[in-house]
Amino acid sequence: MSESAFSMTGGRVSFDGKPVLQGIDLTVSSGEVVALLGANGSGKSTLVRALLGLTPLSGGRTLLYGVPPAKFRDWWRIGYVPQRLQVGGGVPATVREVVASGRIARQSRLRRTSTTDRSAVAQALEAVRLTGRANDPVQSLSGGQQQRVLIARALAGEPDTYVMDEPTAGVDAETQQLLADTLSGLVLSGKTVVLVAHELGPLEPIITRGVLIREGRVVHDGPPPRPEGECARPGHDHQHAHAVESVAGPLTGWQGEPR
Ligand SMILES: Nc1ncnc2c1ncn2[C@@H]1O[C@H](COP(=O)(O)OP(=O)(O)OP(=O)(O)O)[C@@H](O)[C@H]1O
Repeated sequence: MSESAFSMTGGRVSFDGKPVLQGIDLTVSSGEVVALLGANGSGKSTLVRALLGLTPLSGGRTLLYGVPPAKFRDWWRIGYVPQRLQVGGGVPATVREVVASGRIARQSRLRRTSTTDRSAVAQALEAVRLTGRANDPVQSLSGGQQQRVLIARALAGEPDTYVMDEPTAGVDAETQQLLADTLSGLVLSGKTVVLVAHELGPLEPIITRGVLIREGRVVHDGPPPRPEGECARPGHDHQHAHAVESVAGPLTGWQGEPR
């Protein structure tokens, strides 16, 4: 059996007494590419943060590579791309510095930055086409470019598992394709990916599993949904799983509010 990157059982989170995750069971095995889908406010980001131990559970349990988050030490194995860039305290940081921070979990306190570190940072910058902006303050970049910096930071750490919260939000079509191509290569090399998305777009071909969250519960876990337009295309034969889904209806409204 393959190793589980994440394993949550009966996961519950409440904010100010309001339940946001209401008993989530979710195991992600190595090599899977899982899309977390659902309407605004359904609990996707909270689930991602709870899987990483950033938001504590009020019930149930969750494991990272078989270990509770509080005891997990191999943080280099996880590359997290949050929804937005947060460079604390207004400290000016260059694009290269932010990307290089993705190597920290791999570095020992006794070892200085090595050639391997520098090369991983250079490759990550190139992968998101930001080499030319490496010395610019990150705050001077557009929102979409800052998103690319966050992706590069995760890539630089060369983790086993990527966790990306809406990596394509506010990112132009060309960059979405760039991300899809980059992720395809990582997936081929056996990496695990969990990502939150509203629209899969160019990422759709690499997704192996779609998990639909509604009001803090998993209401579908299985084949990823196909874009609605695809079924209207001439020659599209309903061989894939959503022919069943349209009967059961679990994916109704997955791109937006439940209908
Ligand atoms: N730190 C917090 N404190 C209080 N409430 C929170 C907090 N984080 C999230 N929530 C609430 O939990 C619910 C789920 O939020 P979450 O961000 O997980 O949803 P989401 O599915 O990721 O939404 P979106 O698609 O808009 O990003 C929302 O009602 C939100 O207001």
